[in-house]
Amino acid sequence: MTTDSELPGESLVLLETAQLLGRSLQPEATVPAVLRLLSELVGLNRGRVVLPDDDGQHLRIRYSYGLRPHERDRGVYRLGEGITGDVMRTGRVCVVQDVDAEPQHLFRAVDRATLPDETVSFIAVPILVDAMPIGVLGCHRLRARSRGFQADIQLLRIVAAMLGQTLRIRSLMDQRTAWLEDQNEALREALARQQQYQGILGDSPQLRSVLDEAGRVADNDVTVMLLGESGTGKERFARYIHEQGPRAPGPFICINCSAIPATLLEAEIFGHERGAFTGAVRNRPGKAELADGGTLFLDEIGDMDVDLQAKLLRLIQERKVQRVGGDRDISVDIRIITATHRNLQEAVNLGQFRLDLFYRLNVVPIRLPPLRERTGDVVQLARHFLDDFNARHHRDVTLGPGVLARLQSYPWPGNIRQLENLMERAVITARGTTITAAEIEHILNDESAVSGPVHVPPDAATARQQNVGGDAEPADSAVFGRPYQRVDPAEADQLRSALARSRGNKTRAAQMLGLSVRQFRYRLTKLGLD
Ligand SMILES: Nc1ncnc2c1ncn2[C@@H]1O[C@H](COP(=O)(O)OP(=O)(O)OP(=O)(O)O)[C@@H](O)[C@H]1O
Repeated sequence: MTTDSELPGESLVLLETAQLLGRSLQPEATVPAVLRLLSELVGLNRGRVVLPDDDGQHLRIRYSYGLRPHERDRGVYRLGEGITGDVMRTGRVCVVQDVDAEPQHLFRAVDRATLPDETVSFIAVPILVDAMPIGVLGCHRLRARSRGFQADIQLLRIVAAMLGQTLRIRSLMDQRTAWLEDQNEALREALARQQQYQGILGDSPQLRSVLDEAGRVADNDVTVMLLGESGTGKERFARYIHEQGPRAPGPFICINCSAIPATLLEAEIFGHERGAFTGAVRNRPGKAELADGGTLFLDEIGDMDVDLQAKLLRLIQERKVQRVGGDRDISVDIRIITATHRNLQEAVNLGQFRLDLFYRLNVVPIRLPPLRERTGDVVQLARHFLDDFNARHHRDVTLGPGVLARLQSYPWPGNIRQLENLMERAVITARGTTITAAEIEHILNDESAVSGPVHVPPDAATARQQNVGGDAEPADSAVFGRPYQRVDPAEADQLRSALARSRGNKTRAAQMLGLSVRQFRYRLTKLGLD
């Protein structure tokens, strides 16, 4: 059997080159080692691999063997310049029998004085990938040797092909790594932004400005009123203000004033003493007490009964509560944030809301823009909900052509919640691996049947455009038809009965009512049934 050391030089070069390149994908380590084999085993000296610079304007010696650092650094060629430039341009092999007799041989890297006195030749072969030159492999040799030039050319072409594969894989890896690093950076930034803003997504100037306002009031206990249509994120913002302020370690307690019947709301907020009313079998603290040290968020404050408004005023002025059926004042240290989709000034004018309470609550009003006024955020929100529901429902669907454009042009009467519900439905019901524009259209048609037609009178649309300056009245929800699927207290019985029929199984109960489980749970929470 032949051992490696008995192989002819060129076979040994090829064998060891293959082994070297198989061991590592680091050209800085492997290419000079291959050039060294060429020099030591077959006398092809001062090997160099020349590759284009990133600017694409110059060729530069990247890897070499037998060149000193300053010689390697001098090896820079313009495109088409000298033998190297010519091989790169034409993709053809070039053999210079006598470097002293060839004006194209530039002695750019190596001075003539450093070469042997004898006649020196230079061979340059292209490094081809998919028949295109991506670089040049060049070597010197003494002309007077027993090995023919043809044998050297053959050997160099094979080695160049092997180097080409290594360089190609390396370049693909570099591209891929750079892409992943970019992605990673973008994700890290997005995550940091999300964490900074408690998952409040959106880059539109409208949202940024509201986040700014909310950030500025977070630090003190000033009473904030969040104004905005249903689903614009009022609760999300209330939580954000709480989390950004000094009360963050304390509780955030939420009550939806429209979801609880007026008769029960008082006890819900202020608590009750045992025997205060039928069913009050024990003392129970109200949500205002439970929020002690934290924030009490009163959602849909505009729906609060006028009698109860007087008690709320006292709570705000004195920070004291008296439980229903009790006669003792209990001090509470709370911040109050309220929210409403109603025009409270109008409610005051109609005698439905106390003016003094309005002033107390309206210390800092913050208006949350409806989604149609910040269509710039739709894409980011849609992608976020897509990822979220894909993960939750173990699906992997993507958005087809035209979907994002359609989502951006839709007026979203139900705002972000509607977009969220739509994406969930689209993810669950998508027939293929892509959500098509037709599927989205189908869901939107269904939705508008439920939430009522969206009327945007021509003059309202123009008015909105003229209001870009920002000092106009907020768009009233009345302008856009009835609010999108607000949770109606009358639904409570329906939900209870569905739960009873499904023996507490929420998935089945949701199915019976034609709701998604999330929508069902949302209603339970809003109505205080969970
Ligand atoms: N900027 C946002 N980024 C991501 N999700 C959001 C954003 N704003 C709102 N959401 C999501 O949209 C849904 C509706 O938000 P939220 O309940 O805060 O609205 P709302 O104005 O309080 O609605 P309602 O008046 O009907 O109670 C929630 O699931 C919330 O997590």
